[in-house]
Amino acid sequence: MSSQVNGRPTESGGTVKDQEIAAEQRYVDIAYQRLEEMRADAQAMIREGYRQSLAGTKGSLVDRDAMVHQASLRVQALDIADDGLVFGRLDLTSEEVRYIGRIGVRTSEHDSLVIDWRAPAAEDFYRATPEDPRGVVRRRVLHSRGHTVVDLEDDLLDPEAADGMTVVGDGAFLASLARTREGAMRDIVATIQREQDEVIRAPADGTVLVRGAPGTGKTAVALHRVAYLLFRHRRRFGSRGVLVIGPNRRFTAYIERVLPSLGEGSATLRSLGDLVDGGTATVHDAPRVARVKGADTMAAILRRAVADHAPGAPGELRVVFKGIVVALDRDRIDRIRNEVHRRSRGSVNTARGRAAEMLLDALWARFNDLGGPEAAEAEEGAEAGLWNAILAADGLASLDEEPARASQNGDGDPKRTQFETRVREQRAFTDFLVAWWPIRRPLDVLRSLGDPSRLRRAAGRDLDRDDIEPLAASWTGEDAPLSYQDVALLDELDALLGSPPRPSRRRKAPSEDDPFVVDGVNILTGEEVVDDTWEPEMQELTTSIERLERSRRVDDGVVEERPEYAHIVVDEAQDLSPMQWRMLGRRGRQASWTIVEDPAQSAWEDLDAARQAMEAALGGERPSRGRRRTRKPAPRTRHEYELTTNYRNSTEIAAVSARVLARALPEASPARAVRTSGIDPIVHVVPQPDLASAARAAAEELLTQVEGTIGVIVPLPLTERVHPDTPATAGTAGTAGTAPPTSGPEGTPKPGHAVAWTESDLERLGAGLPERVQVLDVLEAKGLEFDAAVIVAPETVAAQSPRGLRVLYVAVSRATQRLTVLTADPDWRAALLGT
Ligand SMILES: Nc1ncnc2c1ncn2[C@@H]1O[C@H](COP(=O)(O)OP(=O)(O)OP(=O)(O)O)[C@@H](O)[C@H]1O
Repeated sequence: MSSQVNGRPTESGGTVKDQEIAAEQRYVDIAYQRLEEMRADAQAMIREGYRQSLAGTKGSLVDRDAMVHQASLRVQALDIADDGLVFGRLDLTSEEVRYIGRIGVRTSEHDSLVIDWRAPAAEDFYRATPEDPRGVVRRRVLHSRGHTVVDLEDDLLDPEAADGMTVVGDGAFLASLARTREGAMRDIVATIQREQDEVIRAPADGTVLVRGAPGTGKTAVALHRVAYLLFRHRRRFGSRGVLVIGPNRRFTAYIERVLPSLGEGSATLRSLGDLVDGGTATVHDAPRVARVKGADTMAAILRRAVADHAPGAPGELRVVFKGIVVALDRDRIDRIRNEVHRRSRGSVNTARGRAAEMLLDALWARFNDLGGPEAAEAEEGAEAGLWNAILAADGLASLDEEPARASQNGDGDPKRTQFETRVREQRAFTDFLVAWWPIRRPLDVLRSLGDPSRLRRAAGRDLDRDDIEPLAASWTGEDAPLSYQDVALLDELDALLGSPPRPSRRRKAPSEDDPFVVDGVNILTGEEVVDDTWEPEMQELTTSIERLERSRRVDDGVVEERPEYAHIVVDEAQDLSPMQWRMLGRRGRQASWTIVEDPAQSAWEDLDAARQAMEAALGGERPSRGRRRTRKPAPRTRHEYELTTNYRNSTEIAAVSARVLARALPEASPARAVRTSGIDPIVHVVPQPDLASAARAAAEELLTQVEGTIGVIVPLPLTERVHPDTPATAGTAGTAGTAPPTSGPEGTPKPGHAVAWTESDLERLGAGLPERVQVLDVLEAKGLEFDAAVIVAPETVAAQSPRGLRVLYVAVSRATQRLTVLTADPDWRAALLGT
C-alpha cells in the first residue's frame, strides 16, 4: 500500500514530506556535482582550443574553431541547466528509478544520472496516466529554487504496484498555473501534459497542425517542440535552421526567453513585422486597408508596378552616330521595357545588361531605317576628305580608316559592331540607361505606389476605385511608417526585383577606359568594381554562428541573402494574410512546418483565401520569383492535433470569453478551464467621455490587487494609418457605442458609432503608470497574457471590422486572475456577464 502523507510528522522530526525532499536533495546534489565536473571539462577544452591556435597553421585554426565552438555551446547549455536541473522522477514497476531534467547528465562511468526531458526514456514522464500507466507507478515533480528542492508533488499512476511507496502532493500544479505573470513566458518542461507532449514529439516531417482555444498552451507547446526537434535532429535542423514566427514584436519579446531557458539559442525568432531585413513594421493598417494589402491579388499588382517605368525615367533616347541622330520614342522604349520584364522576372535588377542589348538592337534597326550605313559612309567620307586636305596642307599624314573594333557582335557585321561600340561609349546612352533602368529597391517601389495614378496603373481591374486613395495614402511620404502587411509586400517585391548584383572581387584595378564603369560601378550590371587584393587569410577565430550572422548582413536596406529554413513554426497562424503566407512559403520551400492556430481568434476575413495560400506555402508550391508557372510537389504528410484544456484563465474569466465566443462563432466550443479563483470578472458601464479616466482608475486599482502584469486593452487606435471602417470619434469624446449582436454569427455587428482611440489617448492613459501596466491595442494583445486585464469599449472593438467579435474574444481571454471590462453600453454588460 502507498500512503498520502504530506504533513505527517515523523519520529526523526520534520514531516514525511520534508524527509522526501531531503532525500531528493541528496540525489540532486550529486547531479549538480557532476554538472560542475562537466563544466570544468568543457572549459578545459576551450583553453586547449586556444592553445592549439598558438601553433598557427591553418589546419589548427580550423580545429580550434570547431573545438572552441562546440565547447562554448556545451558550457552555455550547462549554465542554462543550472537552474532547476532535475525536475522529475519516475518509479517504474521494474523498480527502476529515472530522474528527468533539463539536460542529460551521466557519471564519469557513463551511467545515467539525469535523463534529458527530450530523450525517448523521458517520454513516460509526460505520457503516463492512471488509465495508461506505461509501467510507471509514481510520477514525482520536483520544484526547485536554484539548486534547492523546495517542494514535491506526486501522481500515483498504478496503486496496485505502489506497495510501501510514499505519495506526497497537494495540487501544486494547479496552484502553479495561478502564479504571478512577470511579463515573459516561461518554459513548462516540468508540467507538460500528455496531449501537449504528443504535439511536442510529433513526427519531424511534413506538417503538424495544432489547434486549440486561448490558453491551451499552443505557443508553449510549439516552442518546446522546437527544442525537441533541435535536440533529436540536431544535424538536420541545427544546420539548416528553424524559424519561429509570431504576430508582432511585443509577442516575440514575450516568448523570447523560453527557448534559451531550454538551452536552445539557435532558432531564429521573428515577428511578421521584422522578417524582412531593411523594412520593419511599426503600425497595423486599418482593417479595410489590411484586407486589400493582404489579398493575393496584390502579387499581380506588384508585378505590374515593377514593370511600370521607374519614377523619373526619361521618355526618349537620342544618340548620334557619325553625324546622324538616332532616336527611340516613348512608345518604342515602353515596348522594349515590357519585353525585358517579360524575359527577366525575378531578376529585374540584374537585367540592365539585357535592357542595354535590346536598346542597341532597336537603335541599330532605327539607324538602318534612316538609311544609316550609306548615309554614314557619305558623311564620314566627306569629313575625312576635309581633314585630310587640311593635314596634307600642314605636311602631315592623312587620317587612317577607322580600324574595326576587335570585338564583333554575333552577326559578325563589323559596321554594326562599330555602331554599337560608339553608341555604348556615349554619355547620352549610359545616362539614359541608368535613369531608365535603375537598380530598384523594394521600399522605393512600394513608396512609388503612394502616387495614386501609378497605383491605378498597377492595379488594373484588381482594386476597387474606393481603395486606391487610402492605399496610396498609406505609402505616401519618405517617413510613412511601414505596416505589418507592407512587410509582406516588400518581400514580394524583393522576390520580383531580385537582389542587386554583389560587388565582384577582382584582383586587377578597374579598367579606367571601360565606358561602363562610372564612379566605380559597372552601370550595365550594377556591379561595384573594386580593386581588391583580398587574400583568404584566417585572422580571427569565427564560429559558424558568427559566419551565418555575417552572411545575412544587410547592405543599403537590401536583403543580402534570404535564407531558407529546415523547419518553420507559425504561431497565431489564423491571422496570416495570403501575402504573408507567400512570404513564409519562400522561406520554407523544403521545410517541415508546425502551424499553430485558433480559427475562432482570426482577425483575417477571407479565411478561404488564406487557407489556399497556406496550402501553397506548405506544399512548397509557389510562383517561383514572381513567375506564373508553379511547381507542385507531392503533398506532404499532415498530423493534426487539438488541445482542449485552458491553462490560462480562471473558470470565471473563461465563462466571459465563452459568451463572446458563442456570439463570434456559435458552432465553436470553448476549452475546459481547470482553475477556479473565486474572483468574478467586473463589467462597469461608463459614459463614453469617461472611458479613458475609468480605464486608468481600473488599472490603478488592479495594481493593488495583483503582483504581476496588467494589460489595458483598447480598440485599434485612430491614426493616419488606421482607418476604421465605421464612423468614429475620438476616444474621449464619442457618443453611442455599437450594441452587441443579440444572436447569430459574427460579421453582423449593428451599425452605430464606434469609438476609436488616438495614439495620444493611449499615451495619456499609460502616462506615469508603473512598467507592469501595459496599454496596448487589441491586435498587439495577440498571444499575450496578464495577471489582470482591463478591456476598454468592447462595443468599439466589435465594430471596428467584420471580424471584430473574434478580436474581442482574443482580448477577453488574456487575463489569468482578474478581468475588468469598461463599456458605455449597458447591453454589453448584460451580454458579457450573461445576465
Ligand atoms: N502544461 C502546462 N503547465 C504549466 N503551464 C502551462 C501548461 N500549458 C500551458 N501553460 C501556461 O498557460 C498559459 C497559456 O499558454 P499559451 O500562451 O501557450 O496558450 P495559447 O494556446 O498559445 O494561447 P493563445 O491562443 O491565447 O495565444 C501560459 O502561461 C503557459 O505557460
